[in-house]
Amino acid sequence: MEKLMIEGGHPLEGTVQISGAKNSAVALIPAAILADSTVTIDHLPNISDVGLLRDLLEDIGGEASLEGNSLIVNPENMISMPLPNGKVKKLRASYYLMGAMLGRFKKAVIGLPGGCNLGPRPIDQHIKGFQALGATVTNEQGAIYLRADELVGARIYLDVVSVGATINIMLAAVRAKGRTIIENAAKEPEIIDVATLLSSMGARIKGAGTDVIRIDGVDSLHGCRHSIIPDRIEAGTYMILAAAMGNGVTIDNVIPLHLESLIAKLREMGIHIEESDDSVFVKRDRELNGVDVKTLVYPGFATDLQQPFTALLTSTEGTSIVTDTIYSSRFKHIDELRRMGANVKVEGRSAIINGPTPLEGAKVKATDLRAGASLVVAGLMSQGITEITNIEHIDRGYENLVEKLQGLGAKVWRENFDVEELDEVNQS
Ligand SMILES: CC(=O)N[C@H]1[C@@H](OP(=O)(O)OP(=O)(O)OC[C@H]2O[C@@H](n3ccc(=O)[nH]c3=O)[C@H](O)[C@@H]2O)O[C@H](CO)[C@@H](O)[C@@H]1O
Ligand SMILES: C=C(OP(=O)(O)O)C(=O)O
Repeated sequence: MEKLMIEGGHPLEGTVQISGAKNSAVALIPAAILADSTVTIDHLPNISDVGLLRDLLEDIGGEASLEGNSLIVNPENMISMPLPNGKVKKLRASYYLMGAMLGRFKKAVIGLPGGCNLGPRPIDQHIKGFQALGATVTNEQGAIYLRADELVGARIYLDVVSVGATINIMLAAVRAKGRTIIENAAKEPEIIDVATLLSSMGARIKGAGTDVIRIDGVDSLHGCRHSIIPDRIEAGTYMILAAAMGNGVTIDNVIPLHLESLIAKLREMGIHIEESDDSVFVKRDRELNGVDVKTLVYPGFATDLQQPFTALLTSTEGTSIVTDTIYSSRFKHIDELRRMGANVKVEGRSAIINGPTPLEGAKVKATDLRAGASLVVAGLMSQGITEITNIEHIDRGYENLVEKLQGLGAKVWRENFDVEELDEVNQS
């Protein structure tokens, strides 16, 4: 088992390259199931969620080989093998196997997904969509059983704006008979990315990126080649790190438009930012003032950046209030930040941060992916050594985190440790 070690207090400087987007990759890989020939996905991030999905495609008879950072999926021999347990429980995005396998085989058995524990994360809107397309859906002992004689396009209004449900319904609908209309759809850039891949495979989709998506079903989809968009959450995390400790950091291979809400907030705090076509330069050159932030669906402030942003706010002057309107309890990082000296309290869906507080290195645990990112921000700002355990969460979403941070001048490394030490951290 490994932990992440950080010696804080060293400024960051230089350029960091951003990887392909996790939340696109984890939908694009299952989408390849829908094709009848080879799909090549370029700019694949080397993260554990991607590895799990690759294995899952092989578990159902596909071939999924890597050439550099390209994934080559041959879906020809795939079958609708039940996947009730095991790897599907280790990530959230295994739910996309439901839509993709239903779309291709008209049947699937998939265990309920895992992913970050952020409070209740129901999938009722995904199921409502599958049912509207004509599938029978039952939940038997923690696995979802889906079956349809045929899938027929329908008009589906999402009661909650959901990234997962929007993509999953697209996956199931592209090979359905007739037209599907998804209303109140999510508008995240990853949805456009998935629609772009599906369109390259021959699907007929209009409106991705708006709140009404129209899909005209086709009988078959063919192979194609697709390059994943840059990860706006990874990019945002490095921007926050640069705002925390940066003498001048260029975050390269980004789409600045995808980061407008973060850029606006950082500027409001007093951070110097220069945008160009595919990079942003971030520099902290003065004292920062606190700001209030509310997470919202895209293009609002991303909930996935809320946790690292909260860590940054401990270094700013005054009281800041961070409200998460997407998840009811995405605040597990707060206890850990407090161990490091932060003055933060949680009230309902808000964290109230009083700053600036100097942080001290401590033994802390990454309770989920972005909680881990938040502790990395805090660790780099701290005096002394921070030890972060449970870093398997961080490995779900950040490619080569240690190497990228070292490239910016951070003193960060991984160390082996034993299970007794983990028990100690979990009990403290
Ligand atoms: C793999 C992936 O892409 N994960 C992202 C995706 O998660 P995910 O797709 O799970 O998030 P959703 O957009 O579906 O969830 C948004 C909100 O809607 C609720 N909801 C969702 C579906 C449903 O059927 N019923 C329901 O009530 C959720 O509990 C949550 O409160 O979008 C989230 C919101 O941007 C991000 O935090 C995650 O990083
Ligand atoms: C919540 C996240 O991921 P997932 O939905 O995969 O758990 C995230 O990427 O911040």
